[in-house]
Formats: sequence, structure tokens, C-alpha cells
Amino acid sequence: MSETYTEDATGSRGEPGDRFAHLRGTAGEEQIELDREERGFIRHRSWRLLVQLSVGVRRKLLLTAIFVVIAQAAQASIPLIVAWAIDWGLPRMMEGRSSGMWLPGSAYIACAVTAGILIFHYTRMTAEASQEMLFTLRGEVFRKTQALSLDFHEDYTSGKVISRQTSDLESLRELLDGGVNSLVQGVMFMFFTGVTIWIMDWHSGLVLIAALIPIAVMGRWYQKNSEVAYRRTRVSSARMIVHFVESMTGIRAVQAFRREDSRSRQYRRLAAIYRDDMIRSISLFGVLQPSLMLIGNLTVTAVLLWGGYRVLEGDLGIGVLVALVLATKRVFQPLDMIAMFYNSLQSATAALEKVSGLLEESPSVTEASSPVHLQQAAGDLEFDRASFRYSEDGPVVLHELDLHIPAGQTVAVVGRTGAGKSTLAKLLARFYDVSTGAVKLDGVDLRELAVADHHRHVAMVTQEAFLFSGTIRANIALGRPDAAETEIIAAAQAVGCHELIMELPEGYATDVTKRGGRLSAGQRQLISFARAFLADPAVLILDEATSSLDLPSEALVQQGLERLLGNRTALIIAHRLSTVAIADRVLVIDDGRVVEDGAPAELAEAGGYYAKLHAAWQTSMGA
Ligand SMILES: Nc1ncnc2c1ncn2[C@@H]1O[C@H](COP(=O)(O)OP(=O)(O)OP(=O)(O)O)[C@@H](O)[C@H]1O
Repeated sequence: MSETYTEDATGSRGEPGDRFAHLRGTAGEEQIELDREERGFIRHRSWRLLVQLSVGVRRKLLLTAIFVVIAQAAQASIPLIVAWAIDWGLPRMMEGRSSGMWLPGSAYIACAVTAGILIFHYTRMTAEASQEMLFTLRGEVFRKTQALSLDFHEDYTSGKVISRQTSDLESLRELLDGGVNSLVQGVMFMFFTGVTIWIMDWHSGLVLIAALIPIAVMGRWYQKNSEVAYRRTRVSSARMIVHFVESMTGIRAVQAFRREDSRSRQYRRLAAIYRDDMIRSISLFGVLQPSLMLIGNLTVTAVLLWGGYRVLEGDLGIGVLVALVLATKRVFQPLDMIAMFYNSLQSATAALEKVSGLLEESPSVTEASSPVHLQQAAGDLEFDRASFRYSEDGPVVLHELDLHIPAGQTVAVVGRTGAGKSTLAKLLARFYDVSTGAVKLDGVDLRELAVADHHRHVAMVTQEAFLFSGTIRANIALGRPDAAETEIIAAAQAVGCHELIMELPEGYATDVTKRGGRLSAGQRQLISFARAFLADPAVLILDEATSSLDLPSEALVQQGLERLLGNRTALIIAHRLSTVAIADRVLVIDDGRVVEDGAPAELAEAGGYYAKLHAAWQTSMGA
């Protein structure tokens, strides 16, 4: 699949002075009322996405269209055949000529069989084409959301991503699966039946055309109102899903603080808003559908009355009148289907607006146009007058930081909460790029370094020690997917978790999500150390867990950590005295600046922040 779906060259936010900057990407996603130009912009983006998606299934769509036209022409000619049978066939039969029966009869059967076979084929082809388009889109939404940088995810929340991937794609599925098919089918059927009416009697054709006027007025009314109504349902559905996802991912906090009732109340409130928005949009459809039916029935009455009068006058054959009434009744049958299509179109359009916006986003951390490759890295790190703020108008979090960490050094970073320790780590891991200045690995600016090489040389072990569902083996192998079994075991042995894995019910094949495979915080950390050991990076960034482990576990984790560190360069956000003790150097960060820098023993004597922290730790150890 192509890399850029609806992304434009200017990035997701466009050029300065861009008239639609507030609508690009996911910005303005919750804006419900749009002016004419804004609507045009959003619609263009949505349709462009739909066209891009249809490129791969063009042949199938074309063939479907041809089949639909032929099948509907065959079906629509049935009233003509009836008229022919009555006005031409019947008199012949009465004269004893058998052709009066079998000619119209065979034509009727031929039309019905042709239509049946073609409908079978195009129904299957439409399903294949729409599923193929949805398959592509699902993959694209997943790929895009994974590729987007952390700053996007921190703003957008996983609940919204889930809502794009589930409820929005679902409403698109409804449209593509049944809707398009019924639209083309219905329109073609109406067209051909209309033509047969014209052929039989142009007076009735005029009645039909007159009926199109109120139909068009109703359609326009529905489009205007339902567009806004469905946009509103997309927003309220996303809010409801966001709340649900947050409550479930934060279930520990919810239960610990007994927030179940209040979270339920909030959820009910959001669900009620969604329910009301849905009722409002469906009610609009409730007006559209019967109105169209009424127009249809009035037209049949008009054709019957006027035709009947002309039969009495001797201007029209009775067979033609029967066929005309039959055809006029049939011409409106698909309106029901078309109205339903219109309904799912409006719902899917609102969904497509959101999905195409998400796909228009582009990562803020990108690969340089001609990246520098580093086959081997020693692990020399440098912050060169590096400043950073999370957003353009946000506060400066790191202030012109100058810091050199020679290869192989273990640096513990301490400081009060909110000082900027994690930010330092995130810049090294390149979750973000510095605002000014540079961060360098072996003298190469990280922004110039090939992303794959950066990933290979710099690894981050986060404090949550996240394990994916699957086996222990697979979780360690994430560090290097092509690693052999022996290498995986060697990595586990190196950090000291081989024994504990062997004690699990199925050893390395134990599923971490199953009962018996559940691991403690310390064990999870050791597994994530094994993963990092296997990856064998030159630089390790460790966000040490703040949760206190019991002493035997802490000792195990400590040993595992020391073995993992080896000769690598390491930056550890330290929360334990034992970790700081094994560091070569301690940095005390305060308000985005390094305020103390030296060997642990040296700083413990210096009487500053670290000395106090050290004393407090020692007291707690003694307690
Ligand atoms: N995603 C973000 N967007 C905006 N501001 C942020 C973001 N992450 C952190 N900050 C701000 O940046 C500053 C430094 O945060 P950082 O997470 O680096 O602190 P820390 O020293 O690691 O704190 P802690 O020990 O509590 O984890 C804080 O003022 C914080 O509010």
C-alpha cells in the first residue's frame, strides 16, 4: 500500500495562512457546523480517500456496474413484455396461433434468468470489492496510528483511535457492503422502468417527471439536516468510547478510589447523548421514507386516472394502461432502498470525514531525507544546547542543556517530580525532537540518524515493563525477532530470570496472559531486561519503576540490571539508592537544568539535593 494516503506534502497542519488549517488532520474533528467552503474541503478529502481505496478494485467495480445495468434493463423490460403479451400475444392466441404465447413467454423467462444470474455475480463481486477496500482501510488506519509520534497519541487518546477503527469503519462497512449495490441497482431499475413508461406512453412519462420535483426537494432537505445530525453522532459516539476505554484501562484506579458509580453515571450521560443524537438522525429518515412513498402512490393514482380517462376516450389500449400502472408502481419500489442508502451514506460520510482526517496526520518525528547510517555505535551521547517544549506555546521544559555522556558510562538521573527527567529520556529515545539545539549519538544528530539504526543502538526499558499477550519466549524475542531459541535462553540467563521462567507451568512457552503465567512486577521487569539484553543496544535508557518491590525481588532486579548494563552507556531515571550506587555519575535535574553532576559518593558529601535524598534513602533502608 502507498505510504501516503491522504497526507499532503505540507504535513497535516498545512502552510501558515492556510484557510483550512483548523480542519486539517484531526484538528476541528469535533466541529459540527461547517460553512460551505469548509464542507467542500472536508468532502473533497473524504471522497479522495474513497477514490484512493477503490483503485485496487477498479476492475471489479466496472464489471459490477456493467452487470447491474444489464440485469436491471432485463428486469425493467418485464412490464413491456406484459403489455406485448396482452396487446399482441393474446389476440394471436385467440386466433389459435401458438406464437402468441411462447414468444412473450420465452422473452419473459430469458429476462428473468439473465437478471438472476447477473444479480448473483454482482452481489458477490460487490461484497469482494467492499471487503477489499475495508481491509485496506483497516490496515492503513492501524499503520498510521502506530506510526504517529507520541505527541499525537498523548493528545488524541487511544479511545478516539479505537472509535475510528471500530464504529467509524463499521458504518463505512454498512455503506459499502449493501448500500452501493442497492443504490446502483435502484437507480438503474428506476431509469429503465422510466424509459419503458416513456416508450409506452409519453403522457405518463410527463407525470413521472413532475413527481421528480417533490422527490428532489425532500432529498435536499434530508441531506442538509442529516449531514449535521450524523456528524454529531460520530462525535458523541467517540466521546462515549473514549470514556469506556479510559475506565477500563484505568480500572485499577477506578476500583481503588471507588469511582465505579461516578464513572457509570458519566458513561450513562454520554450514552444518553449518543442515543438522542441517533434518534434525531433516524427520525429525519422517518420523515424522508414515508414522504417518498406518498409521492410514489400519488403518482400511480395520477397515471391510473389520466390513463383510465384516455382508455374511455379510446386513446390508449387497456393492456398498455395495465402495464403503465404496473411500471409506475414498480418505478417507485427502489425509492425505499435508495432512501436507506442515502441514510447509510450520510452516516458513512460523517465517519469518512473523521477517518480521512486521521489518515491526513503525519508523524512529527520523521526520517531525514538522506539519513546517516551507523553500523556500529560506541554509545557516546551529547546534548548540545538542547532546549525543549512539548508544544509551541507551552513552557520550556529543558533549558539549553549541555551534557556529555561518554560511551560506557552509567548515569543515574534524579530530581523532584516534574523536573524533566523523563523528558530527557524521551528525547534520547527520539519520542520527540528537541525544539532547539541537538541530541547526538557518536557525534551524529539524532534527526540525521537513520531511524532503523537509532532503534538498533538505543533501547528504552519503560517502568511499566509492558508484556504483550503471547508466550514468554515471544516477549523476549521482541528485542530481536530473528533470535534463535538458544540466544533467547542465554539472554534470560544473563539477566537472571531463566530459573523463574523454568518454574512456570510451560517454561518459555507459558502464555503471559493465562493463569499461572501471570508475573509479578519484579518478574516482568526481569523479562523486559532479557528483551533489552537480546536487542544488545549500545545505549540503554531505563525508566526505573517507582513501585517498591519486596527486598528479595529488588535484589534480583538489581542483579539483573547490573548484568544488563555491562559495558553499555546507560541513562537511568533512578528511584532507588541501590541503583544510584552502581552508577558512575549522578545528575540532579531541577526545572529542566542540571543542578548537580558528579560521582555518587562525591555528591553525597556535597550537601546539595542529592545529599539530602541519599540521607533520606539511607534512613528508609535502616527503618
Ligand atoms: N506530554 C506532555 N505534554 C506537556 N507537558 C508535559 C508532557 N509530559 C511532561 N510534561 C511537563 O514537562 C515537565 C517535565 O516532565 P517530566 O515527565 O520530564 O518530569 P519528571 O522529572 O520525569 O517527573 P516524574 O519524576 O514525576 O516522572 C513537567 O512540568 C510536565 O508537566
